[in-house]
Amino acid sequence: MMGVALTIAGSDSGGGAGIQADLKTFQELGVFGTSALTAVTAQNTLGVHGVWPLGPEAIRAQMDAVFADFDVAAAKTGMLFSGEIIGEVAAGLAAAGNPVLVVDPVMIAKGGAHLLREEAIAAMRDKILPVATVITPNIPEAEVLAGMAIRSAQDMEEAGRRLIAMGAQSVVVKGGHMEEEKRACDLFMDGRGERIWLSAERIRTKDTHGTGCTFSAALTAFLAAGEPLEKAVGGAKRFIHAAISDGLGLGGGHGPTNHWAYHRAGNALKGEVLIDS
Ligand SMILES: Nc1ncnc2c1ncn2[C@@H]1O[C@H](COP(=O)(O)OP(=O)(O)OP(=O)(O)O)[C@@H](O)[C@H]1O
Ligand SMILES: Cc1ncc(COP(=O)(O)O)c(N)n1
Repeated sequence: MMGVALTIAGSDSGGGAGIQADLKTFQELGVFGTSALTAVTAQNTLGVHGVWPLGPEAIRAQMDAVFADFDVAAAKTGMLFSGEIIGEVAAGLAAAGNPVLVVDPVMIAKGGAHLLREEAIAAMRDKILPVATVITPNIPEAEVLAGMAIRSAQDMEEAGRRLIAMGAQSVVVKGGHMEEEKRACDLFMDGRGERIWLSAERIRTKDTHGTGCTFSAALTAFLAAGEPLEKAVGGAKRFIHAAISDGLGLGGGHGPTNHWAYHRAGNALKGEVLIDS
């Protein structure tokens, strides 16, 4: 039977990030996508022009409806916006028996708009992190959650260790923001001492809107399809690398990535991404 995945995230009217990126990615990877919308954003490649969070009741009703009728093999969270929403989402996940969960701790959009309020950071740490199968912070998000500066591979490892000590089962610290590095390197770690570096050539492009959402959605899809975590993180890195490499040139700002590039590239992708344990 086809795997079912759920995304609990915000809507990006520009289609490159948020719920839209997640559902496109689920579809490309052959899993059935369901969604619980947390907020509506008026957004395009130039920036976020407005944010309207949904009431916690509406968010919970969507989650309950999906969980009551589908066997959700894996879920992910994206934009959660407030402490109140985080509390409701955590309660909804617990009521569903805490499914396999990918947490993309979305905080700030590329143009600087806050997609998570300051007051919600403690709730993210206390209520969502402990139920994460895997958490996928970028460098600034890992710095905030782990409470340290990250300037090197060793710092990425230390931040990963701290996030696991705080209750996440595993973590991918994404190195996309280490712009001085020649390669885009991400570090996967789990609580049993497994450590995998995922590395790919850094593409020179401004079209990186939604890279974090797309990476975490691909990871969720591979998990929903039954892949073990260690293989799923490699698959997600290949998916996002193909999507960034084969840009679409849409919009006047930070354009979206190409969600169907992975499919189109097929076997040509082998070797583009290095996976080192
Ligand atoms: N220029 C690039 N070339 C190749 N890979 C990249 C590039 N930028 C980001 N990546 C990869 O994309 C994935 C997402 O990483 P990133 O650190 O950009 O996440 P993010 O900050 O959450 O996304 P966003 O910047 O869209 O908010 C990671 O696998 C990262 O290594
Ligand atoms: C609704 C919504 N959710 C998330 C992001 C962050 O996107 P990313 O970090 O992948 O660029 C975004 N810009 N909009």
